[in-house]
Amino acid sequence: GCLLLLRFFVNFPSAKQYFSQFQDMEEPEEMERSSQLRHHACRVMNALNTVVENLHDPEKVSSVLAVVGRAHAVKHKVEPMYFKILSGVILEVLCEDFPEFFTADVQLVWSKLMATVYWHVTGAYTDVGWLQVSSKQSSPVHTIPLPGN
Ligand code: HEM
Repeated sequence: GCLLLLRFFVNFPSAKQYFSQFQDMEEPEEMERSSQLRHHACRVMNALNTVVENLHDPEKVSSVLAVVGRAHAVKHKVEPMYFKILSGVILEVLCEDFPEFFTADVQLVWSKLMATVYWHVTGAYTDVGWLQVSSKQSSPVHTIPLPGN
């Protein structure tokens, strides 16, 4: 979790603006020591773990992610595009760190998983009036183009 978030904040420094403790930090080593970063890493991984463990239960998946989306929209006021960016970073790091496990099929299902996360999270943003409702957003995006497609 920490490695994912470190990559995210190093490559997309504007995402640090939401975190009072390390928004002005530049050095990854310093950021890594931030309890706020480590805490958020645990929260992200726990939420993803709950989603994976409940893939058989769509209502649970949607309620967990609705809570996440609502908190980020209303409480933390995070621009929703950062969820898409973080999804890309998660896929990138998992592919790099587990090359033997992350075959093309596994990459595809993880892309679908992260697209589902994004769809539910942005659905919550729409519900609280942040995003415009668009007919193109009426169903989950089931595939994210892989490099080369
Ligand atoms: C899959 C993606 C993510 C998950 C599962 C996730 C999960 C969580 C959870 C469970 C919390 C605690 C909720 C609460 O305060 O009620 C939280 C807090 C927070 N999240 Fe996220 N998050 C994600 C992505 C992001 C992104 C992309 C940003 C901003 C760039 C962000 C910024 C924050 C901030 C600022 C807090 C409050 C931190 C604090 O109070 O110390 N999150 N996140």
